[in-house]
Formats: sequence, structure tokens, C-alpha cells
Amino acid sequence: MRLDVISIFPEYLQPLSLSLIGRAAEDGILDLNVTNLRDFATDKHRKVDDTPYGGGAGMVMMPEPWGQALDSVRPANAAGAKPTLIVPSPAGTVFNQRMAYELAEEEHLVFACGRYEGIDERVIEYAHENFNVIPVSIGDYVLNGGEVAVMVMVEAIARLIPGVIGNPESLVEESHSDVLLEYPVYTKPASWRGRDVPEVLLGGNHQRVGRFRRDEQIKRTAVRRPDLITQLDAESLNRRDRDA
Ligand SMILES: Nc1cc(-c2cccs2)n[nH]1
Repeated sequence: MRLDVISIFPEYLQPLSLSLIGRAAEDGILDLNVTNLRDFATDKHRKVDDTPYGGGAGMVMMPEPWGQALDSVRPANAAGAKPTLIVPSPAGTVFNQRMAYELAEEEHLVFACGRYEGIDERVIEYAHENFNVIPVSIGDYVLNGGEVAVMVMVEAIARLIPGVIGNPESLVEESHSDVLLEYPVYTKPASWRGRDVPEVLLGGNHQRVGRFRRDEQIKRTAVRRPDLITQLDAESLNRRDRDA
């Protein structure tokens, strides 16, 4: 997968060169490129923002630097499938694990990091000519810019790509992989500061362990995310009896 990030703070994306994402880039599984929007500013002051038409506080990101930056990632009217352009925004579709899986299937993702009061709307209109454009929110709160949202999404997406994390098995039982939240986990010592690991986990009876874990998932989800329980049908709630 090719990943392009366009930002006025390219150094914000440096952490992506660390750990599993960084190793995947070294291994060629990910082709990660960060573009500095200011490189496409058209004046000597490398200006990328200006006052909003209609007045109001703050500044708006100018269209031309974005137009040239997007063209540098995918030339206008290029042949082949359109890349997906993800525009982090509080006004976007809320990102979730299902979207992460869908985006992990894409060949080429481009992330446009807005700042200030946002990007001139004509950039988004223009982008539709050469990209499949998706405004995406990572939650109902407001950040100063899209860079942090991109870090969240790139981590959530990239880890689903085969070869990026060592053991794909660990993707199976994590939270949101099957609607229910993940079960509590324990490791040595069996007794710690007067608190013991649940006995069932020490016994080695895989069927009982499976049932215990499924029960814990259901309890935890019912308490912390009752909204997810409504997505579960009786069959999957009862699945613990069969699969455990
Ligand atoms: N979910 C979310 C995205 C954002 C921003 C993206 C770009 C500027 S602010 N805030 N909250």
C-alpha cells in the first residue's frame, strides 16, 4: 500500500517511521510519503492561508497550494483507479474498525491534513475529479489539525495489512473485531499484591477458558458499551456455548 500525507507540519508524522509501521515501510509493505504543503505555496513567504470570505475569526487554507500538492500525488486525469483521499474533519464520517478494514484493502491512500478553520471547499470539490474523497472524523471533539487524526487512522489501518504485525492471530480477538469488547488479560505472577488470576485461567481447560472469556466480553461490553450490544443478535450472544 502507498500512503501519502500532505501537511504543513510534516515532522508531526515522524512517529510513523517508528515501530511496526516504520519496519513495514523498510520492508516495502508500506510506501509512506509525507509532503509539505508549503512546498507548493506560490509566493516567497510560502503562504498557505488567508482570511475567510464572509468574514469571521481565523484563517482558511488557500486552494492553490492544495491543488498543486494533490496534483503532485496524483496528476490530474491520470489513468488507473482513483486513490482514496481521506480528509480528517470533525464533520466527517466517524472512523471505526470496519472502516479501518475497508481502507486496509486500498492500494493508495492519501491523507489531507487541514489546519486553521479548514481548507477552501473548492479543493474538496476539485479533489473529487482525481480521488475518491472521504471526510473522516475520529470522534466528536475538535483538534487543531488533521495530523493527529492521521496518526490514529494510519496505525489502525496499517496494522491490518498482512505482514505489518508479527502475529495476525492477535487481530482476531481484539476489541471491535467481532463487536464485543476484548476480555481482560493476565500474566505471571498468579497472585499479585493480594489479587489472584481467575482460577479458570490456570486450569488449562480450553473449553472453560473460552466460555469464561466470552462471558467477560459480554459483561464488559454491556457495562462500557451497551450501544454495541444492540448490534448483537441472540445467536452471537449464545455463540459462547458452541465455540467456547
Ligand atoms: N475528529 C476530528 C478531526 C478534527 C480535525 C481535523 C482537522 C482539523 S481539526 N477534529 N476532530
